[in-house]
Amino acid sequence: MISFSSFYQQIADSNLQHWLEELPAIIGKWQRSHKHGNLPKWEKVLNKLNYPEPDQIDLKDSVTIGSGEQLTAGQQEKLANLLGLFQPWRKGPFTIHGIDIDTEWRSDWKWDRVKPHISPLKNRTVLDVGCGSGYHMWRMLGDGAKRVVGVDPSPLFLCQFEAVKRLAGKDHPVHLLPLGIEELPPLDAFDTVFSMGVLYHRRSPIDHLLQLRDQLRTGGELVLETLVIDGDVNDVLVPEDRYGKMNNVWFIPSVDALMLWLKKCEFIDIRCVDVDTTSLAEQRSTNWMKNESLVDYLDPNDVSLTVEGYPAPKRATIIATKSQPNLELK
Ligand SMILES: Nc1ncnc2c1ncn2[C@@H]1O[C@H](C[S@+](CC[C@H]([NH3+])C(=O)[O-])CC(=O)[O-])[C@@H](O)[C@H]1O
Repeated sequence: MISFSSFYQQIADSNLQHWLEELPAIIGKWQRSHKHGNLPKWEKVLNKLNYPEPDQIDLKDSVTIGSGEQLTAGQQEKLANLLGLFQPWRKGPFTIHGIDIDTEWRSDWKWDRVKPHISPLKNRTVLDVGCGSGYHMWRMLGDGAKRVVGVDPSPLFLCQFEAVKRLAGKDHPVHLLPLGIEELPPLDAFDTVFSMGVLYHRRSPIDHLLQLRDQLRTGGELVLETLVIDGDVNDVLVPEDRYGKMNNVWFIPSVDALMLWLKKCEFIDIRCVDVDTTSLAEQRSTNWMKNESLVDYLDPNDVSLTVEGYPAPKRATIIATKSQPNLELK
């Protein structure tokens, strides 16, 4: 069974220690629930990942674990087969002992767009909300973060993260908890909070922004990346049914509307640093994710539209600062 005790120990004498009042009970409940059909199977695969401590690790420019020299071709093939059992691999890419996990998303391209604009992560305590497989968390660690905590309710992404973590060897200060953001108490503790690709999945986007704010210390930085539409401060798309075949998309605001929402939530220094239309090269099917991908979500006759006729995915990155301690908003 995946254990979270090392995380509890590591935060016991940190500014996250107050989380321990409720976290073990919430995680315990998650562990006892029987909803995660494939989890026991994936945990068996995790237990087979006993490989040598990697001879080198790069987290600065990529997520590369091991030079590839430590395993024979046969061992590499066996490891690739084990890692293949965690498909679909959506967020990456990872190179592990010479095996290239070519994921659906070039998450490194998103990192390249976001990173130049954020406060340096050196020695910061970071929360990545909706972290997926944890790709960006490794890059945050590579940029010097003191500790990186991710939350994501998907058991598959937890297992992908755990697989990479086991293969990375020593107990790196990076942790994924199988929780939704709404299950976190107001911790008022993180120096930087990332919410990338999550806001449009939330039914109540303002509450999402308040939950993110509640996790930051005063003066801490929010990095918000989400789908946007063109338009003015009053424009918000609420898809009637699906958006790009996704059935869990609720609100896609314009950049100006999003910045107004942040202002209403008492963030300051709010700035949009990047707007980017997702390319077919950034999100596509691969050998590690064989299902449909972006090309199947767009109108074959006009790739500026989704199959439902909405504007094709365009994403903005907005940075903002928490101005004051957690307060009840009027
Ligand atoms: N309530 C919730 N709380 C936290 N996470 C959630 C919740 N609901 C869904 N998620 C998780 O949010 C992630 C959204 S993907 C972004 C991944 C990464 N951040 C990226 O920017 O590439 C979207 C995309 O494909 O861009 C998924 O991993 C969900 O399980």
